[in-house]
Amino acid sequence: MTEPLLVLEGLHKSFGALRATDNVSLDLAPASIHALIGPNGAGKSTLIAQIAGSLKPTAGTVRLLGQDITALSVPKRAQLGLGRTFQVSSLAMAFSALRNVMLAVQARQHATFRFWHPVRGDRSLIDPAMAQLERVGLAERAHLPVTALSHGERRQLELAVALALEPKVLLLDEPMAGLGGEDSERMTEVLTGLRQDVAMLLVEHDMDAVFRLADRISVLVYGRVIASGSVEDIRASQEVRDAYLGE
Ligand SMILES: Nc1ncnc2c1ncn2[C@@H]1O[C@H](COP(=O)(O)OP(=O)(O)OP(=O)(O)O)[C@@H](O)[C@H]1O
Repeated sequence: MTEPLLVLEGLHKSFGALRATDNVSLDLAPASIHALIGPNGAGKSTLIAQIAGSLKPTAGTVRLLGQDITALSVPKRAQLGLGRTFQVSSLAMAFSALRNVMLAVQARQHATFRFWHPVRGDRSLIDPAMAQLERVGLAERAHLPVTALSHGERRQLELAVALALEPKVLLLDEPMAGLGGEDSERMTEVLTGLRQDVAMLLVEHDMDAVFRLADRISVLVYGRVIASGSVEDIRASQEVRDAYLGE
């Protein structure tokens, strides 16, 4: 059996009396998408923050590629292959799409941070940055400033920026949020294409996208995983319907 890339074991996070994460164990297999669904306030963002390292669990462990990373910093986790995208845009708006990805490539290469220095001529940044833009379907928009991109294209660009750090595991926090039908269709296609190279833990409210993308789904309610299984298992589960799907 292939080893999972990411393993959560008995994760707990309390805020005072509130158990935002309650004994969560789950794993992410290579070349797969594991979706995390649940009602507002179920603890999805809290869980993602503990995996990414911005929030310290009260108890439990997070393992990445076999290594216990529970006590490691956010940058150290990123170096080891953990990537993430954010709900709130973190793009440099005045720069071109290409320049945004080049900055991420540069960070990955541990070069001196030449933020204000023109890097336009540097092929060692341009080529890998263009490759990431191609992966997300934005190559033809590379030279436009972020302000000229549609909301959907900005989400694709955020993904390219995350990919420039060459993650093995990607945490996606609501990649479909605010996207219309056509844009969310495009994002679904992009994520499908990435799956072979980057395993993804996907937090998403758009159930059509979840059902199309996920190899596995875990349902979080009041911080607890109440069900975990294939799309078919989750669709068929009465407990999930009662707690979340509202059917
Ligand atoms: N820093 C904090 N201090 C206190 N309580 C918090 C903190 N962060 C989150 N919570 C609480 O923890 C619970 C889980 O919140 P969380 O944001 O993780 O849920 P979520 O599933 O991501 O919700 P949504 O789908 O609305 O984004 C909520 O009851 C929230 O109020």
